[in-house]
Formats: sequence, C-alpha cells, structure tokens
Amino acid sequence: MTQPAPTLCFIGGGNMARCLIGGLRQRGTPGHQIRVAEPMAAAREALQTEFDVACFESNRQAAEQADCVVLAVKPQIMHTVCQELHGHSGRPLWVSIAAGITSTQLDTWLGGDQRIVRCMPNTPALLGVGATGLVANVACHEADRALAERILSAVGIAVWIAQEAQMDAVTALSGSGPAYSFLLAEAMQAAALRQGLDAEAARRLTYQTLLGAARMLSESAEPADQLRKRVTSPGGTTQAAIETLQGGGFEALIDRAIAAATRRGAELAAAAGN
Ligand SMILES: NC(=O)C1=CN([C@@H]2O[C@H](COP(=O)(O)OP(=O)(O)OC[C@H]3O[C@@H](n4cnc5c(N)ncnc54)[C@H](OP(=O)(O)O)[C@@H]3O)[C@@H](O)[C@H]2O)C=CC1
Ligand SMILES: O=C(O)[C@@H]1CCC=N1
Repeated sequence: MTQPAPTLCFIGGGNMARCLIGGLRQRGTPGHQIRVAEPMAAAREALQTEFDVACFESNRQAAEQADCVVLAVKPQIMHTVCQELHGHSGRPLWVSIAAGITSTQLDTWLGGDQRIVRCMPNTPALLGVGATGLVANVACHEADRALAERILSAVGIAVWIAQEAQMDAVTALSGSGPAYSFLLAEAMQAAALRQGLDAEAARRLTYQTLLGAARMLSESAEPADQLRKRVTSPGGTTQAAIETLQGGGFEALIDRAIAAATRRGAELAAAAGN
C-alpha cells in the first residue's frame, strides 16, 4: 500500500532550500505539499513562481499542519527561529539541515522531547544527485527515519551516519564538497588560459572532464586510485602534473581544509549557545 504523501514545510527559502525544493518538485512532489516560510517578499514571489509552492512570511503559519518541518536557516539564527516555533501544536518531525547545530540544541530550543533528524544535504540535490548524511535523535521512531530518508533520497543518496558527532565531518566532506570541485574547475580553467587556450574551450573541456571523472567514480567498480593510475602513463604528462600536486602538499592541504571545515561546524554550534 502506498503511504500518504507528507506535507513539508521549509523554514527559510534560501540557496539550499531552493535546491531541495527544486529537486523534489522535479521528481514528482506536488507543489501543494510544500510550504515555505521566507522573510523577503521578492524571494517568496520567486519561489512561488518557480516552484508553484505556498509561501508565507510567518514561520509559524507556514509550519502549521506540516508533517515535517525542514529548518533551512543559517546556524547563527537557528536559536531565534526555534524559539519562534516552540510550542508548535502539530508535533511534526523536525529536519535540520544547518551546519554544526546539534539535535540536543534544537530539542532544547524547540521545547524538549522533539523528534529530530539532523541532516547535511548538498546543492546537487537540485539535479537529483545530492548526497545527504543523516542522523536521528533518540525520540525518533522508525516512521520518522523512513520519512526523512524518503525526502532526502528523492533528491540523491541518503546515508545514515553512526554517531551525531560525525556530522561535522560529513558537512566538511559532502556538504561543503561541491565547492571544492567548483574551485578545482576554476583553477583548471585559469591554468588552461595561461597555457594559451581560449576561454570557451577551457570551460567546455574542464566541465566535461570533471563530469566524466565523476561518472567514472560512481559507475566503475574500480576505486579512485586505480582510475587515477589508468590515466597516469609512466613518464607521461599526468605523472608530471601529479608529482607537482603531491610535491606541493596536495593531500595534506585537502586534509587541512576538511579539518578546518569540521572544526568550523563545532564552532558554529558553540557560538549558537544552549
Ligand atoms: N548552501 C549549501 O550548500 C548548504 C547549506 N546548508 C545549511 O543550510 C542552511 C541555509 O543555508 P543557505 O541556504 O546556504 O543560506 P541562505 O542564506 O541562502 O538561506 C537562508 C534563508 O533563510 C531566510 N531567513 C533569514 N531569517 C529568517 C527567519 N527568521 N525565518 C525564516 N527564514 C529566514 C533567509 O532570508 P534572507 O535572505 O531574506 O535573509 C534565506 O532565504 C544553513 O544552516 C546551512 O548550514 C546545508 C548544506 C549545504
Ligand atoms: O558553508 C556552509 O557553512 C554550508 C554548510 C555546508 C555547505 N554550505
């Protein structure tokens, strides 16, 4: 028997909410099942036009009768927003996408004894190829976990994480991860220009190369290091590039970047208070 479709409410209609809403709409969630609270009138109008969803200025009004409320505001204002939603009568499942903020903080701010799934999606959700890590608090039932997984797996893969303490690392890896790939794309294009390619050729060749590599990673049975070795002819061009990258501390730099992002998650939580 098919389950009845849940009503979702997004608190905050910014970048990440738009990616999730766009991904859900493109994959068949009807607009009338999605409500969005967004303070800016122009942004509400744009959301309504683009996605045919109901938009509200008031967070409480938007959250009314929702089965699941997705908290999609910045970590810095999450405390204030939760206080505003405190006492919500419908006892929805809360799904937070905020970096850093813990389920214990959310539970306290929302009044206690709340069912909360903390998750970390990423922007490729817009195209249905997102990657989300999730963790449920102890108050959640199997049905809550199933609902959260259903929502997030509609826009990509959803991976349950063993311990909430690991969510900052998930944020650093896959939440922020698309930006690392975009930075690589920017750097590759700039370098190609310096080697004499024109901008359009550099752009097209860079994008298709990253797309091809991503598809090989996800569709081939071989791990990344094997795929890399297949490109790297001994004494050839790739080896020259890889040696330059590794000589410059590429792996150590990535390690430090992911560690910095992980730390920043914990700092955001600490700054938000209890
Ligand atoms: N961007 C990303 O790639 C990812 C972001 N996240 C998380 O998603 C959350 C949102 O980030 P992001 O979408 O990038 O940020 P945005 O600033 O784009 O979105 C936040 C939205 O919340 C709105 N807002 C501000 N104040 C309130 C309020 N009091 N009540 C309701 N809505 C409000 C903002 O409106 P206005 O613009 O008018 O202030 C804005 O539209 C963050 O917690 C972030 O950690 C998670 C995964 C990936
Ligand atoms: O940069 C940020 O803090 C958010 C969380 C992950 C991606 N963007």
